[in-house]
Amino acid sequence: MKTMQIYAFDMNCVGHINHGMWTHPRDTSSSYTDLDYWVDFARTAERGKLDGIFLADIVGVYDVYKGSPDASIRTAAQIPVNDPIIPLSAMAYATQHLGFGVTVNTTYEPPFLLARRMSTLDHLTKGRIGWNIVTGYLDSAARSMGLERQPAHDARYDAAEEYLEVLYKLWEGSWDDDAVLRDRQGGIFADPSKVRAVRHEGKYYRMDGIHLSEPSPQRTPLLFQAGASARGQDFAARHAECVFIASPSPAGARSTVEALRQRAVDFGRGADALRVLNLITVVVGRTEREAEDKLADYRQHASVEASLAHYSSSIGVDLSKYGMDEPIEQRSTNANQSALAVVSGKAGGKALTPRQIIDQMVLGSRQKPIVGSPQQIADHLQMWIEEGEIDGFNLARTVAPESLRDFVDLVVPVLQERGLFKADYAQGPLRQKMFQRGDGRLPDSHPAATFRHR
Ligand SMILES: Cc1cc2nc3c(=O)[nH]c(=O)nc-3n(C[C@H](O)[C@H](O)[C@H](O)COP(=O)(O)O)c2cc1C
Repeated sequence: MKTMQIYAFDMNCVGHINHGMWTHPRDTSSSYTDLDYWVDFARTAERGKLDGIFLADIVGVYDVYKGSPDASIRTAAQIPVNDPIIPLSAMAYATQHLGFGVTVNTTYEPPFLLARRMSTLDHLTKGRIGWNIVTGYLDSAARSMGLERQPAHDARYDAAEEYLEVLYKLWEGSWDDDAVLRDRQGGIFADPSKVRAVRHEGKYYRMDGIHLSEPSPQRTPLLFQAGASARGQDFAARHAECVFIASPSPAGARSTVEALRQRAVDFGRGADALRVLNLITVVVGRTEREAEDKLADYRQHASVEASLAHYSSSIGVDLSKYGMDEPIEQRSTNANQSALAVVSGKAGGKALTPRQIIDQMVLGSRQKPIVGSPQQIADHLQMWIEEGEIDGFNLARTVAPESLRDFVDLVVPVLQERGLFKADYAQGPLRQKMFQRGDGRLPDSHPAATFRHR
């Protein structure tokens, strides 16, 4: 039986995915501006031997619903949202093994600056950094950056391909491994013949410069990605090492996983080059009854308004314009195409109505939570791993920090007893831990390896 990987999914904001939970009397997510909140979160995750923390991010506001950001602002639907990178070094300092996947958007920032930020984090965390590559789906973000609207869906991915090429050149090729000598007697810190400028002239980016950081433990951070459209999957299969999906069923997950692995094989990377984690929400009690009571309690705090605001911006369709029982038949927007395909029936099944979407929003999110005793939750996760052929989970929060503590204290020991989850951390950088092989650097079969200096 293979062991599963588990990440705690969060965001540097109050309302993340299960909207409205911040109004619960025991929820502390409105302390997200306090570093202690993040350090406590990281320590809890490491106490539970979780593989890492995965931080989402957006650089715009949800303003499609009713053509206004008011609903999002009122309900804290991912606004206010702080920078996800800043708390990481404190969390890393308070932990030893925990990995960190952090989301940074490629559309609005030159690759040169991102390259240095990631290298800095990889140094400071001793190789525990992963990057979730996103291209964005919000026109509000584009307007904030001085554009009229965001680039077209596939063009965003085209630009991101080139963005990665520039980064690979910087991370993998600018400095040789033996460039840094730290030779005090000779007075030579680094050998200039082993450091070179990256010169790039492409369709979207131009640059001529030396990477500012010396080689870090992983060089290229572990690469996460979550695109699910055909173009998104193509991008993921080419570049990602870990793909984050949000499948509602093991069968759906399985076909996504099979398609991704086949694409990775087509790109010469091998079926084992990818790990896939599914988004999951868990409500656990010491008994089934306690879990059901907890769900009923949490449910009173779920915000339908926040959820509709989030959903409308995700799919680029103003859900307030539809009657409660009117099917959402708009099949194309410039936002998240895979999420829209599910709602509009393009992915199979019938188009959903706003009422059906709201019914799905048990805890203010579009995902039904798994509810039960620790044994029932473990059974469920095991079934997902076996039938969905996934490698693990990204665990969304409900009432924070209670939901993570409950998972760590109640579910993790059962998974460990069954041999489904590690009893302790492996050594080495995050990439080495994830694949249980190598030294933390990208394998030669990854496209980045072609930019190494020979
Ligand atoms: C579970 C999950 C989490 C995501 N997290 C983020 C995020 O934090 N920031 C972001 O800009 N996009 C995020 N996305 C959006 C994806 O990066 C991508 O833009 C989206 O899935 C649309 O891709 P597609 O059009 O290829 O389907 C997430 C997507 C999924 C499925």
